[in-house]
Amino acid sequence: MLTLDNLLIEQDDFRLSADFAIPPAARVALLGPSGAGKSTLLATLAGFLAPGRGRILWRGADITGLAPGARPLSILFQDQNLFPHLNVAQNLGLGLSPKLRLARADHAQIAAALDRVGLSGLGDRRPATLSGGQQSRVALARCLLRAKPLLLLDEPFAALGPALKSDMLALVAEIAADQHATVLMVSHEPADAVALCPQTVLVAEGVAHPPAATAGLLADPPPALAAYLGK
Ligand SMILES: Nc1ncnc2c1ncn2[C@@H]1O[C@H](COP(=O)(O)OP(=O)(O)OP(=O)(O)O)[C@@H](O)[C@H]1O
Repeated sequence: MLTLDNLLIEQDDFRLSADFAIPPAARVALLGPSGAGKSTLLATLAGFLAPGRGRILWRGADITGLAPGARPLSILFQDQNLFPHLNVAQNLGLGLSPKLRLARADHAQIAAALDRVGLSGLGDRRPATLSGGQQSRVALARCLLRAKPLLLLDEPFAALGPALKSDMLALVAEIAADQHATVLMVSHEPADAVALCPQTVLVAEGVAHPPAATAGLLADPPPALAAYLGK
């Protein structure tokens, strides 16, 4: 369970409040107008920003003051955060050991993760020699290896074509189910929310609302969401 307890996030004159819980292993989309604060909310959960008020609890423990690396989560951005000077296997190895001190078992785990995302045998390649879709798979494989119980996705597949994107969303769903992970995904595509996330948090007009059923929210959107969707 992830609890956002009376949270208030402030950046200059921007304010966003959130006060709700997300049940274990839920998959939740964050939808709302541009500039509403979706990325800011993820950045706060990840520990890159400190909230002005309130607490973030994971399984009842207060993680508000923890450094990003000490939090029980992985975060995936659109640019995939791959290091260009390291090969794919090394990039994955960073998920296991930040100093790349890898044992034989770690190499076996890396190879298995590459298999799992459909990139068998590509461990020696540099990220720049891979397609955008393959780079997304590498970044997802790194999350798979880290095996954190909370996965934050900030439009990681926005640059991919529809077929590739739907493959990646299916892979995320598979991995999240295997690892009983909770997923929070920022997206601009209601169809992505429908595909991956039974629940949606609407972020609009200074409030991140409690999760509601995605299908119901999209079928009968409140005015702020309707305006954003162009309905
Ligand atoms: N470093 C910063 N300092 C001050 N304000 C910021 C900073 N980063 C973002 N903001 C402001 O915070 C607000 C929320 O931005 P954020 O990127 O979280 O919105 P978003 O919903 O993710 O938007 P989009 O859908 O366009 O990505 C915006 O008003 C933005 O201008």
